[in-house]
Amino acid sequence: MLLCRRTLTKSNWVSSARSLGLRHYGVPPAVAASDPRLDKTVQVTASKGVNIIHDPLLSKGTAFSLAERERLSIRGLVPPRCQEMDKQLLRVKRNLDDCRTPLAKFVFLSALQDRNETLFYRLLINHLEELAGIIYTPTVGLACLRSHSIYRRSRGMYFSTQDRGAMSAMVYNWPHDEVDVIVVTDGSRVLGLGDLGANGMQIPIGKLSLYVAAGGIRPRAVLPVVLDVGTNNESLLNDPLYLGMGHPRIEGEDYYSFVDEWVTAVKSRWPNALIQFEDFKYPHAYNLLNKYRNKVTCFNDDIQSTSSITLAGILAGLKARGRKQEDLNQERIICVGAGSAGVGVCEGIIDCMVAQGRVRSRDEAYSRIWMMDQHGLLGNPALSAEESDQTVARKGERTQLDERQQCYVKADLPDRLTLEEVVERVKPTAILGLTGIRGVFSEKAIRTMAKYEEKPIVFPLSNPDTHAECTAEEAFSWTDGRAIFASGSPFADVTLPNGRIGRTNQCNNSYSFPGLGLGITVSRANEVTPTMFLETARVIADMASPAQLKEGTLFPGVANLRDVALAVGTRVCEVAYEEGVATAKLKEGEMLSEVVKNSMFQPEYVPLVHHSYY
Ligand SMILES: NC(=O)C1=CN([C@@H]2O[C@H](COP(=O)(O)OP(=O)(O)OC[C@H]3O[C@@H](n4cnc5c(N)ncnc54)[C@H](O)[C@@H]3O)[C@@H](O)[C@H]2O)C=CC1
Ligand SMILES: CC(=O)C(=O)O
Ligand SMILES: [Mg+2]
Repeated sequence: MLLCRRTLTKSNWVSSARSLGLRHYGVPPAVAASDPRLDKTVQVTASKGVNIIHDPLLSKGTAFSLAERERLSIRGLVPPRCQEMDKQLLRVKRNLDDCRTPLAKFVFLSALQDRNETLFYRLLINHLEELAGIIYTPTVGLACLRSHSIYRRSRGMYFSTQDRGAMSAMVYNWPHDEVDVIVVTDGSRVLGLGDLGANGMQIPIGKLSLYVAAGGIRPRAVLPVVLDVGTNNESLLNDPLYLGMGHPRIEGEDYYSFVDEWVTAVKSRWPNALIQFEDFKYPHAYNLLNKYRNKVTCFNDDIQSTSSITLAGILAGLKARGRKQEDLNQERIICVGAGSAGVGVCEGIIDCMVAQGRVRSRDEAYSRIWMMDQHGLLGNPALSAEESDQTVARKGERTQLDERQQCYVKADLPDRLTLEEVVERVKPTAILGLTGIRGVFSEKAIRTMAKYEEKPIVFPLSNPDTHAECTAEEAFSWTDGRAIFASGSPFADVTLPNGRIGRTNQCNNSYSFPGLGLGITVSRANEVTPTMFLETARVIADMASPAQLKEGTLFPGVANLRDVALAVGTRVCEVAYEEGVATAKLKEGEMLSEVVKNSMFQPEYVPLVHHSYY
């Protein structure tokens, strides 16, 4: 990867490719090479004619020059006027703006991505704030729900229960040798929308679009994957248009051996690729992470990169209150939601308290967090029996807490207290929502919190926006405009009754995973370490200026995700070298920040050259 932006001649490409261990299967890759005749970086490809026009990685639509049309045998196959990217951008933006609904915009952008990725990414980068809400949360949630109805064209790879025994061969059906990042889901918990089976494919596609647009990973080096192990979603199973396997989810050993076959297959073809596990339900998410974290380069987005950005939000929130980041151990945090994201986020907070050295033990750090699930507080059942509270009886059975959740059980409080009861007793300074359930933050709970804390941190983090634990308006209204607010999906700023603006922030792992992937890819880290997530949080927490913090802005806006990814990527890369997990060799005198910056993909048309050798 360190070599990939270097200008390569054809001959040194081959030797570099060999030294990088790259091999060719099927259709060989187009590569960047320097062509002495053009004295400019060119892309050499074995494709020709109409295949070029229909290849989204190579197509330029109307922007092929006359010489190129001649060279590539496409003369006459596109309209005569050569129109450069600026005009194309005008056209696509106008057409996009004509789409009436967010879902129509999503379909339009998918179609653009399928015909011309360079133009798609230029448009996306130019309008990141506006379009992230379409290709990513919240609209991607709607697209997942409707995926089987709006299906147009395949993107990514599906591995289903009918593919057992064939996966090692199937991976060679993918047309690219170079894969840097794979985002894989089994669709079992898509955002807060539950089990959406194979419809979950839109999530890896959306995440990887941000990997490219923000993290600068090359479009040809990303691979979205769905592991279709069935679905328990009855309405999908009964829908004749559903495109996934029509049986209930496989579970237990059957499930884990299926995933294992996939991991083995992927690593056999792309040993250096980073695997991001995405939207796997609890406890599969943790079980898979623990099984593979020391064997392959991987992380779980919902557990780990969510923890980075949420920790960053809390640390920045402390500064917004005029406190120091090291005061984290003084916080009293309620985390509503004890699943992958809730437990993952809290582990990140605990790691940070321990790293800051302001708690005597990990147990002391646990004592600063009160965790709740759908049955209420994780507390002491013996005490709830004494209180004989009616609400306790109402809440149904709770399955056995596992060892990760057990750490948060509060021996001094009755089990299953309601949120309002916990808030009254704990007087929290911060509340995090990771439940996937709209309205879990009640007015009473937030108003009570605001009685005790001047600037309460209120983070309804569930996605999409329709599943947020409260809205921005609610949070500001219930705290008399004093909340420090961040949500998983975007909410508009709120005009408060006194004319002041209640600033909203988006606290989403889209701030952390692109930079993590960039740093891991550039360093070719063979392990993703806990320090990388902690440092990601530190980098992001320090990005807002004092003036921004004062008015409640915690992070740079989504429009700046590329800058965030560069800063995070550089630090993650440094950590990889510091911790000895980087395998890419640095050249003498090379500045890491420059290497990372120069490795980032820029959506620009480069001259295309046909060469049958490739
Ligand atoms: N902002 C971000 O970057 C991210 C947000 N999330 C969001 O977090 C949510 C949860 O994700 P996971 O933890 O993976 O799901 P999960 O299914 O593993 O966990 C959900 C948890 O919420 C609890 N819960 C459900 N209803 C509740 C209620 N009424 N009151 C209190 N607790 C309740 C469940 O008992 C469970 O512990 C999703 O909506 C997802 O979109 C997840 C990852 C990143
Ligand atoms: C953002 C994300 O990863 C989620 O909601 O699952
Ligand atoms: Mg997710």
